[in-house]
Amino acid sequence: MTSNRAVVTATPSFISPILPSNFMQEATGGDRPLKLGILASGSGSNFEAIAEAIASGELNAQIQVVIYNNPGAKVCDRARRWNVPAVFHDHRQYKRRQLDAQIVATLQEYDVEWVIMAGWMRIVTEVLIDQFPNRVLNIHPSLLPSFRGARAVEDALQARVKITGCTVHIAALEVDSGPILMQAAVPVMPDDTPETLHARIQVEEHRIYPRAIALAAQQAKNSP
Ligand SMILES: Nc1nc2c(c(=O)[nH]1)N[C@@H](CN(C=O)c1ccc(C(=O)N[C@@H](CCC(=O)O)C(=O)O)cc1)CN2
Ligand SMILES: NCC(=O)N[C@@H]1O[C@H](COP(=O)([O-])[O-])[C@@H](O)[C@H]1O
Repeated sequence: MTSNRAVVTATPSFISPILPSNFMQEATGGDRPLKLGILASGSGSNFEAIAEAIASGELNAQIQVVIYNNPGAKVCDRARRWNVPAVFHDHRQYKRRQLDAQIVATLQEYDVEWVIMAGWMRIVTEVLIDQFPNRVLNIHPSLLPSFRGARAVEDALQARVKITGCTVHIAALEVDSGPILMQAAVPVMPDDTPETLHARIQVEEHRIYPRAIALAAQQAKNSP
């Protein structure tokens, strides 16, 4: 089975008020950067928000690799601009666990410690989760446990809720059910479309994801 690997390298929120102002520096150990692997299927705006948080010094981390599963995914262009290696694994070429085994091999090749799903639209299995226990994070465009699944924004509109938002959680085998790290709420406007509501949610996603990564690292550091 040939892997459709394409390695591309080239050139370049709702924090809880109880956290101290220097939380981000403290949270990420203040010293050795976190080694992140990003899984993304599409646009990659959350990848870019994390890259920007690192560049600004808000998050003490480095992105070792971006893994994507759709040919032509815009995240690949964004990775190139940020000088981050991007590796393509075509999910259509593998069964679910085989895909995860390919992903694990790439993550290990790039010395990744934290797996950041950022618009990763494939359900992952124990093949990946067991290799990174409590270190696979996901961002979801609703206030979990409401509106689990791949159509959370549309489902919120259909339910006519007045408030929705986004959630960063630790991924568990059961989809969108792992421990919640951080959430942010946004209003639903009467004339919202899925696009306008998603755009409002993504402003908050980009704000909280870097902070949630730092929080997860702090919690892991404090609980041996
Ligand atoms: N084991 C887990 N895997 C994933 C989780 C998780 O919490 N546990 N989060 C999802 C992200 N996600 C919602 O946040 C999500 C993504 C995709 C799907 C889904 O039904 N995917 C289909 C394929 C859809 C497609 O390719 O367009 C599938 O995998 O068969 C549900 C939820 C990421 N993975
Ligand atoms: N169920 C998973 C899901 O819907 N995830 C969502 O995909 C988008 C990816 O955007 P991005 O590619 O611009 O980061 C994000 O809004 C994320 O919450």
